[in-house]
Amino acid sequence: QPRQFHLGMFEIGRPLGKGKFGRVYLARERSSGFICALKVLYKAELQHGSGVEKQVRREVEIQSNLRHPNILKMYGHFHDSKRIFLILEFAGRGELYKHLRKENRFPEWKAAQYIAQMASALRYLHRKHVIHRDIKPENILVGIHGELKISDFGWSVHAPNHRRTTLCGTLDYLPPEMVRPHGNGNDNSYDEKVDLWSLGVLTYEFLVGEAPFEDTMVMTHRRIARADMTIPSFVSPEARDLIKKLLVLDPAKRLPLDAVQQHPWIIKHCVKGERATNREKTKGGE
Ligand SMILES: CC[C@@H](NC(=O)c1cc2[nH]nc(NC(=O)c3ccc(N4CCN(C)CC4)cc3)c2s1)c1ccccc1
Repeated sequence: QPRQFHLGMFEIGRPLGKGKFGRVYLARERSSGFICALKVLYKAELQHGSGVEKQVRREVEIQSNLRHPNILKMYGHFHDSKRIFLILEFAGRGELYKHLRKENRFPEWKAAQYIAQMASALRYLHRKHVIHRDIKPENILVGIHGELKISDFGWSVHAPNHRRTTLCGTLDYLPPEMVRPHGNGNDNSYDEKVDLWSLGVLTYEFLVGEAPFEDTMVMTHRRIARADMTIPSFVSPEARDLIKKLLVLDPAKRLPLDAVQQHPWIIKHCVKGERATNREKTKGGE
């Protein structure tokens, strides 16, 4: 039986970050000393009746029932007259996009390990018919052992789905069937395969340091709709092969997640062998 939480149960620490609607703070549950992250959303800011309130409800409903090492846990939630509080797992190394900006781009062995973790998390989500729909570095956190944690399920839905809330923010990660709804012939419904496209965009951005279709709004739209991207020559042939098998216009032709996990580029860098572990040590274990 989930326990009833209230603000008095927590000591609030430093602000950790902020999103579009609200902030997140380091927090400690007084009786147990358990460290967590407390996300505070102001009801006033979640314009009543707009899509956002429903998104928060869906975020709670979906994320509370997920258990996977690469998905940020939600332990509970509560609210007072003005605010909604989400009790989240604390990810000790912060936001992935800041690491990516600082390092400019990741070495292939690190990118491959990250993509393997994302594929594992997405397989878990898709088995539960949950589509994340917003896979991008800004929504991924890094745990204390360097493992990735998908966060911010505000945009996730149960598959198949017909989008109703207007998208805003970067188009970079959206698949053709979401930027050009009528392109897939039938109504603008789509399924889990949108996350396969985003996984391809993520692979590209980890290795190149920028998104494949980054351009002006109009051009990004057009380039996504045509899967028009160039992969720089410094990207290995194996990584190039995986990117090209995910960034495919026809959702049905995108590489399925189990095949992603068996892809030569992933196997080459992720087989937990002597070599892989040694290399991690030489790389300063980051
Ligand atoms: C992804 C945005 C989303 N964030 C969460 O839900 C978030 C949930 C959650 N759990 N743990 C976090 N950890 C951190 O934010 C963090 C940041 C910096 C850290 N430092 C480590 C040491 N280093 C030297 C400096 C940095 C460590 C942890 C965050 S963010 C959000 C959405 C809406 C409103 C607020 C927040």
